[in-house]
Amino acid sequence: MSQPQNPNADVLLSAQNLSVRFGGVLAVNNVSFDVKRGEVFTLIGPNGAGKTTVFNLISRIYTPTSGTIDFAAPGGQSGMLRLTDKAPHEIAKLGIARTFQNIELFEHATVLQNLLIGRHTHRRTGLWSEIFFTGKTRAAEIEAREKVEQVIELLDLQHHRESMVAGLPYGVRKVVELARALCTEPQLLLLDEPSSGLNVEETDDMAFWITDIKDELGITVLMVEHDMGLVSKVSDRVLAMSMGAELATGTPAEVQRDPGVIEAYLGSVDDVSSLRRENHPKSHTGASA
Ligand SMILES: Nc1ncnc2c1ncn2[C@@H]1O[C@H](COP(=O)(O)OP(=O)(O)OP(=O)(O)O)[C@@H](O)[C@H]1O
Repeated sequence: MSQPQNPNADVLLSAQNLSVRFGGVLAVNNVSFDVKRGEVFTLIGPNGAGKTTVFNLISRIYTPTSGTIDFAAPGGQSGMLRLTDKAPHEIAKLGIARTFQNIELFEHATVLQNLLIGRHTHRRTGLWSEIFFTGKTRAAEIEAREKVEQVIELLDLQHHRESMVAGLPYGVRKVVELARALCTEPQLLLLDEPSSGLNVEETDDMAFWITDIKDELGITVLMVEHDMGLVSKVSDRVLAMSMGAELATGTPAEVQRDPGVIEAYLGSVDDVSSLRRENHPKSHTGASA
């Protein structure tokens, strides 16, 4: 099969005409989007819209019924790799890391141990070199430690370095999961509902971390999120979905103003405008999805 071309060097991931059918349910219906390098791109939509399914297509947990996903080849090579031809275990090595809606960490290991395990996808040393702890292995170990310490500092986890994950508050575990994903030095970070289970203050912190990850580490973020406050704060572009299909793509403000988006969240546009008039007779502000 010929290698897909990348017509636009700004594009890191390109999904084209993706559809997935589970029996009678068309979970994703002909969805196309590009994620540009260095942006935070967010999928929003009501429950069952197909957001997590799109994530699972990129992680290769699911295979699309039709359509393709291409990813910019790592290491400055030209062209794109067809992600939909790759096996799930190859995804992390290509530079894609993810967090989950329900945190997935080793509960009975320390924060540091979890992060070092996260770093494992980067190990390039062979079995014999690891058994005999050769110079190459030692160098890899030092590099892993340095990277992990950098991430601990970035996400302010110093106080929790030696803590068992099981004993940590939920909000901290959520940051540890983020840290573990960063330790793989991804090009693309997939965040599945980063604010779920967090209180208002922790959600504000999460917005801060996501912005730092983008600005300081230059990592591209593709996120699924329900909290429109967080979405508006951190997203460069948003794709709104409903019933598997794309409703609108644009800046957070553009998408929240889109009549199709308002209708999908709240009912008909007329219902929404009369509701707004009743509740805020003097208000002229834009709709919020
Ligand atoms: N493995 C599966 N088998 C059968 N149906 C599935 C499967 N995964 C998802 N679906 C269905 O596909 C549709 C889209 O689900 P999906 O989880 O992607 O939505 P979502 O937008 O992520 O929703 P939520 O915000 O509630 O997480 C739903 O109707 C769901 O029931």
